[in-house]
Amino acid sequence: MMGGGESYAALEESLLPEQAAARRQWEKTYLDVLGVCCSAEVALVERLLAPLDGVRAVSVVVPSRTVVVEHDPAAVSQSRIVKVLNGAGLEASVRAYGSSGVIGRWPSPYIVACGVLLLASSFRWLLPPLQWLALAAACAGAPPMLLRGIAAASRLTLDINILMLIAVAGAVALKDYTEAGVIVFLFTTAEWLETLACTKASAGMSSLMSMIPPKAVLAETGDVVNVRDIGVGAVIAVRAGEMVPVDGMVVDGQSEVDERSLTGESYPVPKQPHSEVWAGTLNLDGYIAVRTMALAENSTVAKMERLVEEAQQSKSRTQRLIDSCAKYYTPAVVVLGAGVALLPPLLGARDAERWFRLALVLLVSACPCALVLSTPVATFCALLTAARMGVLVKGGDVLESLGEIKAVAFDKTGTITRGEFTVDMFDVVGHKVQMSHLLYWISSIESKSSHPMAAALVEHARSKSIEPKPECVAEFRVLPGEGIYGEIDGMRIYVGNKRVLARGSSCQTVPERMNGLKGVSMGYVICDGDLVGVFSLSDDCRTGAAEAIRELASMGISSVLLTGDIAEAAMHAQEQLGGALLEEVHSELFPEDKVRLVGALKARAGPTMMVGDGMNDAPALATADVGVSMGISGSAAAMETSHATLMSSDILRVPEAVRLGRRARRTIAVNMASSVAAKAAVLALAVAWRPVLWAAVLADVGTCLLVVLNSMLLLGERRGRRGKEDACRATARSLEMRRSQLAAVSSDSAATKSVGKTGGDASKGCHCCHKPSRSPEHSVAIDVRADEQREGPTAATCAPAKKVEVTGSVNASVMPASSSCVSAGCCSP
Ligand SMILES: Nc1ncnc2c1ncn2[C@@H]1O[C@H](COP(=O)(O)OP(=O)(O)OP(=O)(O)O)[C@@H](O)[C@H]1O
Ligand SMILES: [Mg+2]
Ligand SMILES: [Zn+2]
Repeated sequence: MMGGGESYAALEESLLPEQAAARRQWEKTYLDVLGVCCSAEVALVERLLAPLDGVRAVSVVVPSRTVVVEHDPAAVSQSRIVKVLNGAGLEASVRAYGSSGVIGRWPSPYIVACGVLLLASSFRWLLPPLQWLALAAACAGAPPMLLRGIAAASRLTLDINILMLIAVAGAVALKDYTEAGVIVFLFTTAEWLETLACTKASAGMSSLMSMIPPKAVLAETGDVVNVRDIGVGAVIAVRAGEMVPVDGMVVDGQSEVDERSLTGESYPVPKQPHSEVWAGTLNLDGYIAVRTMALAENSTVAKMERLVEEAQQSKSRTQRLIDSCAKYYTPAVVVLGAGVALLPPLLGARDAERWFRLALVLLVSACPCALVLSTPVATFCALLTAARMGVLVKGGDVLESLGEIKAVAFDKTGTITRGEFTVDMFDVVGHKVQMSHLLYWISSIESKSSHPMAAALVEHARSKSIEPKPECVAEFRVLPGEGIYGEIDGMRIYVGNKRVLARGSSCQTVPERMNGLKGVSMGYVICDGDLVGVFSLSDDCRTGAAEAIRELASMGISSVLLTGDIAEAAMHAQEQLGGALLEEVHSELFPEDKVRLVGALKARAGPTMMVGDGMNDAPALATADVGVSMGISGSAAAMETSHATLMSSDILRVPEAVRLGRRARRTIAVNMASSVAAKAAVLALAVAWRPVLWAAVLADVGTCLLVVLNSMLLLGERRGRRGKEDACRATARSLEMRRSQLAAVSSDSAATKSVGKTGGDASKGCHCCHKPSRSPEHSVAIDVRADEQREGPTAATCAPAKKVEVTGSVNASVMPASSSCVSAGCCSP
């Protein structure tokens, strides 16, 4: 194993200019270091490696016993690093590319020898000299402890190995050889078991990372090249059964791709020309040619890896507290131990041996191992579980906050709704421009916008055989909460909601035919001060949105809706949600209004989560205690500022993530309580009855093991009362899949763009029950407030404040039956 294979994470080279100038080739090497157990060893590893020339950064991931070293292989090789670590008895080895991490499945020869000798010594009642075998057992098992202990001591760190060695020496001094042997055996065996337990966790970690193939095939020449050498815009070939090596867009071919590595959902996603594909996803069938859109190191999966890695290293509040205590705690107890051993005999106490034993018990119990492990292992396992279900949580702090959430603010477009708009109406106003011109202008300008509406408008123009020309747009600006502005062919054009009407045009009368439209988002096009076009767009709620809100409510978490869209569109979404209770609905918000409302929610309800996808959500995401962005489909700004990211579009992950956060908090609390309780019990026993050294060791290593195992429960399947619902959700999800497949096919053939509406028919396949999703006595108070505080020109365009009461039964009748069942998830499988 040692030196075998290459380090796999050399993906990421230095990007900092000063280092680039130094002309060093930084590489990351992942090492399995079995000897890492406590935070004491973290300091040891850092002190060992940091002084080496050519080592830039060292990070230690305790739970998976991984050390990540960023180094210059020319100055310091992998084998040198391994040698340095092994010199201190840390049992290090380089992890090979794609290996599952820790491999120490069998107990080391030291443990075996120790155990066998100890067993043999237990026959000393037959043959008294056999008792010396117990001493031999202690000696046989001790070398790894000794090496580590010496390495720690020589660097003036006090670690568990030293404490244990003191205990062993003490037992030998008391001529209690069996006790010495038992201590060594218990300690080494527990360490081995812990390592075994950690194997599962680290296997999960490496399956998350290093999914990207190191080589790719150029489509034109068939050359095999290193993914690191592929530039943006190259076309690469991906055959069936291969991983996509770089993020890109399909230019040729058709296939289905499994995106589980990114989204946590394993079902095939159809891809055809113009679809985006992501590195690390699996091409299931069919050949596709992909034009790369990012360098390998900037691909989404590489960013994800970096985040997961950083998340493991970032410490949570609880952990920082424990670490800062542990620093004083251990030395303090050593002083105390010395005091207990020496003072009473000096003061004339008779039972010196008892006091000495008591001091040893105190020393062993002083090891904060279990307490120190209680948070990071649980955090690590929870982060891993989150990542597996498609939620990228940026650190243990966020995880802890997730468990505290009391209120959730949802953005509408792209979060509660799909963000896949259908153009219901598109009309020219007046005689200033022709339809084809208008479409050309709008699609060209909109192709520069990342707003979900933009995609629909561009698609609409394409369906009328008009190709957008973004290169002809001279100036482009996003008007937050309003729309966009662009200059094309010398024309100054605004596209957006009625606020741009106030801004860009002198005439503010809306054409007659616009007034009849309900529940849709209205758009206006202003060209050089004149209203030249109107359009309306509609969007449907995501599958699972209603269930997510209902589930949050069942957990005592209230949900509110914040949208930049108009009140009618917000109402439409509320109606589609059926029985799911939204406590408040705020519409026509500017980005800063969202920030204000999230702040108000925090003050009123407590810890608040904000879920959003758009650029306009970014400030609010940052303000919330936990900002959750809608992963790949959302904007980059939202992803950057958020604390967590949903890699799939499955909104049900929100309550799941909160549940996971709560479980993690509970696990940490149990871990901490049990580790403190075990020590307290042993000490109480020692003081009240008799200081039993091996019991103290057992309590120490036992709780360590218990803490690890308890934390690993977080890796398991989500528990709860959801078996049946899960099956139903799977049906709903596959229906949604079918539906988006249909949408993709029909938009491809440039057929009518009303798929969003008729596509709902696909959900007729759901054999739903007809039970009402909510009892009628509940009622929803919707506070439709067009922002009261606003002043200035836009105020005139805002709708007056009104309060609407919508009862559950009314909602049920408004809902089209099929979609209500799918979104409510009430059907039986
Ligand atoms: N690119 C665009 N093209 C046309 N209209 C736009 C565009 N961007 C924004 N708008 C208009 O401005 C309004 C507000 O946009 P904003 O991004 O603040 O909110 P939103 O994304 O629609 O809603 P939500 O806040 O629920 O996500 C939109 O509802 C839309 O009418
Ligand atoms: Mg949005
Ligand atoms: Zn310990």
